[in-house]
Amino acid sequence: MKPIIQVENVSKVYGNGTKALKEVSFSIKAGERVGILGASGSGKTTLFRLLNGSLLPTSGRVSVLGQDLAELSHRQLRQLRTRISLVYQNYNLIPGLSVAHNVYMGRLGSISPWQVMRSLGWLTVREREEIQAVLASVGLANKLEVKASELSGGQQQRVAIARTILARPEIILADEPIASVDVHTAHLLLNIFKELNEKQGITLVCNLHQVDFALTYCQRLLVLQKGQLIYDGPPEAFPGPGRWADA
Ligand SMILES: Nc1ncnc2c1ncn2[C@@H]1O[C@H](COP(=O)(O)OP(=O)(O)OP(=O)(O)O)[C@@H](O)[C@H]1O
Repeated sequence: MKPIIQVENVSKVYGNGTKALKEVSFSIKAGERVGILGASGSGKTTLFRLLNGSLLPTSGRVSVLGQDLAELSHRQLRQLRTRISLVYQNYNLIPGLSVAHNVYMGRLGSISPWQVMRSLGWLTVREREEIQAVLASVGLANKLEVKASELSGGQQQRVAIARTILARPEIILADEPIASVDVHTAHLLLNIFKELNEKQGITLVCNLHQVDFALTYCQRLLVLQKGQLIYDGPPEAFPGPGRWADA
């Protein structure tokens, strides 16, 4: 099977000379559930931004869904992003909009500008039913009309995941999605991701700080240390955080 994500000899040097990634290579197959681990400053966010095309490598190649990201026009990149969903630590919701409208934003990119304008006024019965169903799947069935700003952090992250589900992506890229929530909510969120991966076959690539969660929820770990990939393998064989925690 062809890889869905391929990173070949990728290095990233920022304008101030910081070498954030050094000759990193790996490939991910469709349906994998991968955790990226590493201490603060090891290059996780840089790698996340390279995978979503918001940053280009200084050298090397990043291909997602068979396309070299450096060769895409803005329009082609926008099109490719309709097949990828991004989940961030800070949820990226529109606070003044209802939960229903925030979830509907998952459709942006795959609907016409007219539909976007119309949906900001009202949602059709069918759209509301779809949104209701995805909200139910993340345990927020009764929050349709509530403003996003009135929810707790964990609830906002669940809305962000519901938005992701509605977008029906092939890949979910999540950057520290549990960084701002308590332990109970972290388990709840990672279980939702696990189910999406197992039941819908969505490829999941998740930046995580916490080793315990990565060991529990990921099938494969990529561990970064000072910009280098020092481990790529199953959680069972992971030698432990001692190797990178003080990096
Ligand atoms: N825009 C930038 N300009 C210059 N240096 C940067 C920039 N972004 C990140 N860096 C540096 O690149 C290195 C990797 O940073 P990155 O944010 O990728 O690490 P991280 O593993 O995500 O860290 P954290 O877990 O703290 O978010 C760090 O030394 C950081 O200071």
